[in-house]
Amino acid sequence: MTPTVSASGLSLRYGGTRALDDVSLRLSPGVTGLLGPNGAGKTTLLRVLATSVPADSGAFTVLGHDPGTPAGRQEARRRLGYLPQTPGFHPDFTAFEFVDYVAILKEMTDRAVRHREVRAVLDGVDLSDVRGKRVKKLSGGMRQRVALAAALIGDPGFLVLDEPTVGLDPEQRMRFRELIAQAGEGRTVLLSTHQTEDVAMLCHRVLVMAGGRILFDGTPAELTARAAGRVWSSTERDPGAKAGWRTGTGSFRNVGSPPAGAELLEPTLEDGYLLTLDDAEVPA
Ligand SMILES: Nc1ncnc2c1ncn2[C@@H]1O[C@H](COP(=O)(O)OP(=O)(O)OP(=O)(O)O)[C@@H](O)[C@H]1O
Repeated sequence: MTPTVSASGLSLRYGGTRALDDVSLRLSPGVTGLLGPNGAGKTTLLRVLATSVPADSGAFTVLGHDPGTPAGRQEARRRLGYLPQTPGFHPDFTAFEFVDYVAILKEMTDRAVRHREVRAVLDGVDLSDVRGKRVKKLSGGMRQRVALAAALIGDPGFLVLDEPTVGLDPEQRMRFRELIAQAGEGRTVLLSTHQTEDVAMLCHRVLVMAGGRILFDGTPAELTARAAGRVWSSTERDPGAKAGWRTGTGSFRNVGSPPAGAELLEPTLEDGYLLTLDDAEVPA
């Protein structure tokens, strides 16, 4: 499949910190998850791809446009939606006013057309009933949906979501997952998250980052398979395990290198993720 977003050799330093170190990737329609420990470089990568900060070196294209040139940057920006880690809401704006403001920034000049679209995106994230409420009065889950609506304005082909489910309760997270899955139909979505379940349930592909580099690029099933034969059960904590804990059933679940004859357990995507970091000697 032809990639919709393609990057090669992206590097970016903040003083002595190498936040991005020679990152190359190719994204296609559907939801791609981006996992990595704190400080891995996920937000930096998303900011670069959302054209919010320039990389020191490397290049990328968004739906055929090169943000390295002023004209290409403008075209790329018209085609992307970005939900940053901390959306900059003006607290006194209503949900409608905030999304409308983003629509104005996206150069939607015809007021009637713009207002129609603002109502449609708010409707799409189930916020029609509260569109006149001030953002500061909304719950955390509703605020995140306002931010998603703002990212979806103008029907962007590339959607960048930075930890959108953080701080949401399980019910809100489930609802948000539904919306992300819908957004990923026919659209390229890059989703940064610490929730391995989000990746297992939503993504057709997953990238694991640490120290500014991509350590893994494949399907969620391939990431899970990295832990095959490396998760086992025992009655006591196995001293050879990288991690081990007593489960609700009373037996220990160990992750690492099992002893001969160990009772192997089905691995999860989280096991595959943690072992990928461990194999690369990155603290999780
Ligand atoms: N504006 C900045 N100035 C200086 N250093 C920065 C800046 N932004 C990020 N960094 C550093 O760059 C590295 C990558 O940070 P980044 O925020 O991209 O990681 P992350 O994977 O998104 O982390 P988290 O999961 O905690 O959000 C970190 O070491 C961070 O401290």
